Amino acid sequence: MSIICDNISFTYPAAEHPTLTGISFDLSTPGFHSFFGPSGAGKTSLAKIITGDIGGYSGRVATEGLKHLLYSYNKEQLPGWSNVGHHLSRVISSSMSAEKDKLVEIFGLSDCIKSRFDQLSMGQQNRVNLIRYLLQDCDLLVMDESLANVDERTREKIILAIKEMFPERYFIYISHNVMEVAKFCDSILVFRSSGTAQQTVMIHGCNIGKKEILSPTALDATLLEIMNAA
Ligand SMILES: Nc1ncnc2c1ncn2[C@@H]1O[C@H](COP(=O)(O)OP(=O)(O)OP(=O)(O)O)[C@@H](O)[C@H]1O
Repeated sequence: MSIICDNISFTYPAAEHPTLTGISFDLSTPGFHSFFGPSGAGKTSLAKIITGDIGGYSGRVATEGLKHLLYSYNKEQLPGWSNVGHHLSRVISSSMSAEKDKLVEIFGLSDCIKSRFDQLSMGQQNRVNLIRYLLQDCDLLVMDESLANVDERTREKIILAIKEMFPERYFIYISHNVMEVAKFCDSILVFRSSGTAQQTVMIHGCNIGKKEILSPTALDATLLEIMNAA
């Protein structure tokens, strides 16, 4: 299983300038990978090209061995009229019920399971929405700022749990949190400031898992590499 992007360029219809220019990289191991960089740099656009939600680009995308590719993002709204528990039970297969309960607990949502979606905070809504996607049958899940508005400690707990529970799955984690990306991601595609000749640079992150000790030296080196690339 792998994700290969070869010389991807893309311009939105009617846009004056291209959003993506000659982007190439490959991901050949499952796990957490990241798109990182300035707002408006093209991270979402590239992720949607990979999942097939955007066409009309040039270059080649090959997602060998990956059948189901899903894009998820924060701010997605679920119906306000049903309670969160009922909604999750409706959209998640009953065979995944144990996993659903486990995620609800780890994600810190046990107290809101009987609330209506529109009564939740933004961070709670984002976590509910993420559970919905995590328990679909997929080989790649794009998490586009999916943990926005969630406090740092809970986010770390969630990322470590996802890595442990879905070791065979690819994740593309789009985030503006440099520390999180450096700590938890394997490959980090850094989008550079506009005007640089090469739009992206690939960097290896520390990719720590549960119970792994993070070396401060390795983290500093990764952070430095990201900053130098950006
Ligand atoms: N549907 C669209 N039509 C035209 N231009 C678009 C469209 N969607 C995005 N763009 C433009 O493409 C560029 C890249 O947008 P994109 O959402 O991919 O960036 P991003 O790196 O994900 O940004 P952010 O970190 O703010 O989410 C931006 O300049 C944006 O205005």
